Amino acid sequence: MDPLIESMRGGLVVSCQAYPGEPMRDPRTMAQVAAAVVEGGAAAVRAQGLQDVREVVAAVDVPVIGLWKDGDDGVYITPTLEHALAVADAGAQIVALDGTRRPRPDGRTLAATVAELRERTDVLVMADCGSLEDALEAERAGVDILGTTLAGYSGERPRTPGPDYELVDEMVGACRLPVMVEGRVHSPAQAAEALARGAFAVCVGTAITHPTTITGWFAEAVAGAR
Ligand SMILES: CC(=O)N[C@H](C=O)[C@@H](O)[C@H](O)[C@H](O)COP(=O)(O)O
Repeated sequence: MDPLIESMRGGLVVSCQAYPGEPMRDPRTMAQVAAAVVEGGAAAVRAQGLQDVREVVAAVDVPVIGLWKDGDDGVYITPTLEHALAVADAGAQIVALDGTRRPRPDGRTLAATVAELRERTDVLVMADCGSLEDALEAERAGVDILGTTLAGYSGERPRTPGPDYELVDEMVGACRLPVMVEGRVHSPAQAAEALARGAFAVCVGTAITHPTTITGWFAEAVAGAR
């Protein structure tokens, strides 16, 4: 296993993303958030957008998983080879890309995308999967690490309120590559549970780095108690 992937074993990865139009949508802000989560113990960070990737890479000394979201429906996480090359060029050590079996906008298969990335860069590849079938196909395509990122978003799995533990169990049981649990991990107990189920690492976004959503959880509880 690549030493950079090995460095994330049993660790917490924190996704630092702000969405279009949001107050914190600023690469400098995300770089500061990334530095803050590293101080808290993050073993790696995930960053979205080329400028965010550049500034986060400069701000932290842990691996950066970069991605480029283009659109918000269908295949939108680093959807093409060109997007992936740009993320690698921005300095990410790992590029996360859509790891589903859906057709990609540039017509390349995941395997062809990975092969070309291997030829042209030394970036590592994380496949954001939405089902066990995706994960098995991504393994065949030659990626380095699998994520449950798209479980509940690609139409193959229900959107569970918390992490999709059923899929975690399936992937841990059937895949030989490391499995990163990502998506709707909302508490420290859920993060620990993901690892107890055999996940290689766990990635938390919203519950650590999205104050608007977290505030909404508290505001709702407070309103319910009135
Ligand atoms: C489905 C999709 O587009 N997921 C994105 C992938 O980068 C992000 O919007 C998520 O915040 C990230 O996966 C972490 O998940 P959560 O925020 O639930 O902890």
